[in-house]
Amino acid sequence: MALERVSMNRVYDGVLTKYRFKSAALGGLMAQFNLFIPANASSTHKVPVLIYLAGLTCTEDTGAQKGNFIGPAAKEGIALLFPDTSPRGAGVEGEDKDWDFGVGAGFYLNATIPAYATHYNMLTHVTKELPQVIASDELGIPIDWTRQSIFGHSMGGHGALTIYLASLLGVGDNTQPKQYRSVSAFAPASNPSISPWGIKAFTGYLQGGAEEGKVRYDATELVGRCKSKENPVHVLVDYGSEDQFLKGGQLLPENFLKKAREVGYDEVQVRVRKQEGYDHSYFFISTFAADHVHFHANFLKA
Ligand SMILES: N[C@@H](CCC(=O)N[C@@H](CSC=O)C(=O)NCC(=O)O)C(=O)O
Repeated sequence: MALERVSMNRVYDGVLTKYRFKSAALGGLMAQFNLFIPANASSTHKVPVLIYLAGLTCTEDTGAQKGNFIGPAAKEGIALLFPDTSPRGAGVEGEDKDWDFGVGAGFYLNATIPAYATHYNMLTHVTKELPQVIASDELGIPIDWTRQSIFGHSMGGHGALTIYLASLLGVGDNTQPKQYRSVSAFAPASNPSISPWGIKAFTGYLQGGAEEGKVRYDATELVGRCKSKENPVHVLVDYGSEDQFLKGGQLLPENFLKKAREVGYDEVQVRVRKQEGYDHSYFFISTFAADHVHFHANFLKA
């Protein structure tokens, strides 16, 4: 399916383009995404790509417009890919009733409950379909897909961590082994199989409920299956001390950190930072955006 350009904006000497295409992973629905290509990219100089997964209620525009990522990525010569957060237009009864489930809340998993299984496959969409569709497009978009990293916020932080760790462990069939060089997250939902958001999502999307989610889509559980000597990782997590969802027990980053240390990951491999006074908003994200882009650049440009 050829990509259709929806809009183009020049930004930091590069170009941000919104595309849409008929997504097989999302049951034939039209999917949109934003892609930033830095000025230094060309057919003879393909650039690495950093994928940003946004959170609940967001679209492909939220991170692109509010994240403050493009300037640092332009400086580093890194492309940025901004997928949407769910299929749109599936018409599943109740999919738009709650802001934390259904539309805008795809949880970066592949649904197994029949009502959602046709369309709610954001895992395949992000890890397989988007790289394939962009790489094969006749436009000749100059990205080097052997150099990918991934990051995200909240539900998107959950998505980034679980996609990265599952790829590292070879869990599930949606990613190439070690498809990503590094992962980072802002206020990630780190232990969703025991948090309200995660239990609601896993119960609503997965036939096996929270138990199925625990095995495949829980960063704390996945990092607990890693062996630090066999699975070297590059992980950066930031969260705000005043984050209302942290206080509400939705994020549980302390569980992820505890498990990572238990399996032998030190501060260098798994860095988790509590940022005093910050909340869950894009004001927090944009403050530390450059840190995250430069963190990934260390590995994407190595
Ligand atoms: N509508 C909700 C608040 C929803 C919210 O805060 N969404 C976050 C992500 S939460 C987990 O993924 C977000 O990124 N919002 C977009 C933004 O621009 O801030 C409510 O009423 O509480």
